[in-house]
Amino acid sequence: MTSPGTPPAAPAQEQAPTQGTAFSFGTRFAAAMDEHGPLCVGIDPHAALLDAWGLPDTAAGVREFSLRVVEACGPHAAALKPQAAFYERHGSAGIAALEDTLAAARAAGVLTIVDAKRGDIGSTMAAYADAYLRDGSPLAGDALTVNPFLGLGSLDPAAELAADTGRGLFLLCLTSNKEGPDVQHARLARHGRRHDDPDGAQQVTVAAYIASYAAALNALSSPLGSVGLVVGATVGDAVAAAGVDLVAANAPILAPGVGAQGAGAAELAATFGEARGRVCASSSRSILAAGPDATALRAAACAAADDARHALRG
Ligand SMILES: O=C(O)c1cc(=O)[nH]c(=O)n1[C@@H]1O[C@H](COP(=O)(O)O)[C@@H](O)[C@H]1O
Repeated sequence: MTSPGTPPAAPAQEQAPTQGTAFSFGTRFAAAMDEHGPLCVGIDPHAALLDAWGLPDTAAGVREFSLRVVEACGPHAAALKPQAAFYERHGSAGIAALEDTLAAARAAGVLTIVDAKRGDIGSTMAAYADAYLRDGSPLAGDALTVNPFLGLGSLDPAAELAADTGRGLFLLCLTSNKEGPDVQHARLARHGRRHDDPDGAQQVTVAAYIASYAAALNALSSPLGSVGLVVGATVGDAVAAAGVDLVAANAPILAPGVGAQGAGAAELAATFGEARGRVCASSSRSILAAGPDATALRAAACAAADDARHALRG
């Protein structure tokens, strides 16, 4: 199992983080995908799922649901991704349940991506980073999903703290929902800039601009940078249509939309081209629906990991 204490040998050119884990998130995530298959199991304790599992729609129910998923699926996935909204809806006790979920995953040596999709002006982003990316914070996982809508520079405090503590980010880039292209395929205005085109001459899409931020921060990392991208498995030909260079991004790619949103092995294989070795398929409801029986839940995670491995690495 890949935990902060047992990663593979780090490549020579990679800088060790100054505190916390000894290896970068990208290195640990790449090792976890190699070991368990490129699957992330989302922990989304929907009210309907709690009901199906015979659990109450309360913080206690959410906590019990989550701990069972950690135990059954943790050993069979590259990462677990608790979705913060399902905890937040139960107030402070729900947040405590998220903390307990992260602690259980940490104790089991399973990587976690906290799916909170945070984004704000830089000074506030620093506080979000402190909550989700600081050593010792009870809400810190191994990575955090972030929303770049306030501009890429606004994410710098999170990128800096993540790099310092061996954690990672996943930037929303081409999301799995049908409304995403309205914003993500838009071309930058004349004054828009991307990191490798400071004069803005190319007028790239918003998604390509986001990917170029990851590329700049991941440039020296091997085997994989720690600034990841979210690209839905449902996006069809959007990677090419939006001019997103996933290979140059050198980023771990989180691909939600597998299962309940309709994408499967064929979509995974078709969407990511030469970057598919860096992709981690992400499913929540389609795996969680196999519970509450632990054996069935485990079997669903293993089958999904096998499918993802064949689609992305076969
Ligand atoms: O960041 C995400 O994880 C995410 C990005 C995206 O583009 N689409 C997307 O569905 N997600 C999340 O992935 C999960 C999908 O759940 P299922 O549709 O049940 O597999 C939810 O928690 C979403 O919030």
